[in-house]
Amino acid sequence: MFDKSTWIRLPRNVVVGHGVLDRTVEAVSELHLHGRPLVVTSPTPRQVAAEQVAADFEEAGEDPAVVEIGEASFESVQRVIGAAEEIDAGYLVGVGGGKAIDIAKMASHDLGRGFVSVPTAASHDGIVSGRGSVPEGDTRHSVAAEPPLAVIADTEILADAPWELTTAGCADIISNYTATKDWRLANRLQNVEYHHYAAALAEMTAEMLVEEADSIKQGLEESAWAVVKALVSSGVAMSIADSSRPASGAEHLFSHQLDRMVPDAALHGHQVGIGTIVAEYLHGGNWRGVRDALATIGAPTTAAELGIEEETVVTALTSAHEIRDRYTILGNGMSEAAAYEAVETTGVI
Ligand SMILES: NC(=O)C1=CN([C@@H]2O[C@H](COP(=O)(O)OP(=O)(O)OC[C@H]3O[C@@H](n4cnc5c(N)ncnc54)[C@H](OP(=O)(O)O)[C@@H]3O)[C@@H](O)[C@H]2O)C=CC1
Ligand SMILES: O=C(CO)COP(=O)(O)O
Ligand SMILES: [Zn+2]
Repeated sequence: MFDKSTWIRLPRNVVVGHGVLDRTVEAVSELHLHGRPLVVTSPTPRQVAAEQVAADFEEAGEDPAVVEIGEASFESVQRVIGAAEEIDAGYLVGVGGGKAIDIAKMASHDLGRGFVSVPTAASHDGIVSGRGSVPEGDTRHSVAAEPPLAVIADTEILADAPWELTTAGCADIISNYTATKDWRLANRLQNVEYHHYAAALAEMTAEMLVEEADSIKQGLEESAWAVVKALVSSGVAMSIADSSRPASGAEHLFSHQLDRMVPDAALHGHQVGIGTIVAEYLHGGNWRGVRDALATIGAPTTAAELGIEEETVVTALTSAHEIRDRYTILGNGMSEAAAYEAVETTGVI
């Protein structure tokens, strides 16, 4: 008997363009959601967009509430769940960077309520994915979360955000090269389930972005448009796979380990970019091509540009395999000598 089944959860409305923040209420009303909206945000995105979104819901007679979170943690998820229960929220609207969106989608999943994603930065590919990423103690969890019913990405806001947020988003996409290589390796060595479509989409997204790298420039709204479309596509790959595997391999383990060792030292995407250079080198691939693409976009390619000590980078590389049960090119761990060899050869230090 044929007994395979798949259930892919994708957004219904993806609205991308200049000034579309104003159309958030309209995009949500199309979804036939009921009850009060709870807007989940963080300090800067609150000023940039969330207050406006809440005011628009108010004007439409939807009686919204706003909750502000500080960090990506399970405590923040619990606080948002509490706030939603208090007002008996009908659905959650995450407005912000990766942190606010992750917390909102995880809380939505727990509450069994709809989730709407309103990114204020083109900095990460969690805008669409049905995964949440949070640290807990010495480990980093990739947990099931509510994929968005709608995504409203206002390119005016994304283009106005600090440029390094966009270069971080580019690097998060470029990491799909090594994430998919790690996925295939894990499939061959460990029989980890592999989805050809999801991997092909993730890789094609990275390839298209690298081909366009020369035209991704600060101050151009078209660049924000190109990057956010790629981030959406990468998130769809994760949704198809029902796993972050298409977009997260050894380079992400390295970044998560840096988050533990030196919290908030650098942006997620920038750390991931450095991890991609090293992981591509370990795979025997075209690490110079990865490095050059990152440099063209203006993303860091060295530990110094990340603002992280060389020794910290090496320690993160030697211990990254411990952070999660995910087989990658790091195998059972790099020796310190091998880590130094890799970062020196690739010019990371
Ligand atoms: N679930 C998934 O599939 C994925 C999840 N992630 C997660 O996302 C997070 C990384 O996302 P990232 O966006 O880099 O992190 P943050 O959400 O921390 O945002 C980075 C910084 O940008 C600020 N910011 C956001 N929007 C604007 C704006 N328009 N103008 C000025 N500043 C702005 C934030 O302000 P403030 O400090 O006020 O919030 C914050 O200081 C990580 O936790 C990562 O694990 C990443 C990829 C995929
Ligand atoms: O950041 C991600 C993809 O870009 C996914 O996060 P995880 O590595 O926690 O699964
Ligand atoms: Zn990422």
